Amino acid sequence: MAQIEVENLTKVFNGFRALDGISLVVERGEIFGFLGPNGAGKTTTINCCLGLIKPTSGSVRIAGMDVEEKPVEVKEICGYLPENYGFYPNLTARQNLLYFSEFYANPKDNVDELLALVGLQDSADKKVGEFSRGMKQRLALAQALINDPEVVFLDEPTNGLDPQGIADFRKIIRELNQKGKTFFFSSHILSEVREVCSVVGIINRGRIVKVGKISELSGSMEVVVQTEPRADESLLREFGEVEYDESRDVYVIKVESDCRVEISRTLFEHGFVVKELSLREPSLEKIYLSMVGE
Ligand SMILES: Nc1ncnc2c1ncn2[C@@H]1O[C@H](COP(=O)(O)OP(=O)(O)OP(=O)(O)O)[C@@H](O)[C@H]1O
Repeated sequence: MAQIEVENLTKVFNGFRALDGISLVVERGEIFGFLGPNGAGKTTTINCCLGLIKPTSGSVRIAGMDVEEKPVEVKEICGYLPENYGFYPNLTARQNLLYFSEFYANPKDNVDELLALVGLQDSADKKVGEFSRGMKQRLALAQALINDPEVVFLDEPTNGLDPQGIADFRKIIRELNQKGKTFFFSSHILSEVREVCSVVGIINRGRIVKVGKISELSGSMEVVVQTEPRADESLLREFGEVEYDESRDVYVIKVESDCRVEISRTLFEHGFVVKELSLREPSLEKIYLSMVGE
């Protein structure tokens, strides 16, 4: 079932088309990675999805509700970790979260639980003005979860986190996703998106240039084979399209899945010695750069 439906969304700022008719669907329970370079339109898309800015044309539905028709209801079920968040520096972490929880019709009594979830239980009574950037980022995640949202929008969420913070963050996202939350994860960091997201959309200059599962997007996997003596090409054709790379004296087979065991069995049965049999994983980088182009 679709949880986020963006249809032909356009946003024009003083004659500049920041979004140019984008459409995408995020299914319930998905972690959708929204990839694009700086200025591509990621934050503008999120702002339209949350009803924080009005699109020039097009529409967004969250859990079946039109964002312009039901702005309050949509905000009740959405969480948002913005790129630039603001906390009250003179209030403690706990006080900040309690304050933000009051914005919701049914404030949840879960502030300490959330602080523990993001690893800030020992800093709950510390003023946020004394927090490091990474601590504020953790607190921003807690704030995004304060209303126990069904859908969570994350805009460049690991900015300022150290490697441990990034690992903790991924773990939290995966656990919450297993409990049924849908994530819309905007980033320009490919490795991050590949680690946590099931589906990826690539946006460039206000247009969606590609959407799909990471494996689909990146094209087929390849198996590289070298045998002694050189095997007959026809033996390998049953596994996929075969090309012979003369410079390296290897066959490259485009395969649907990792079928190295079957390939090695066939070669062995025909008396060939396998010198190399490796799998080339799809590269998201390659597809991203070919789409974004600069
Ligand atoms: N309020 C605004 N007024 C005018 N132009 C805007 C406004 N907000 C965004 N833009 C422009 O729209 C384009 C898309 O901006 P947006 O913030 O959505 O990009 P982004 O993909 O989130 O980029 P980044 O990764 O740098 O945050 C940019 O060219 C930006 O300058």
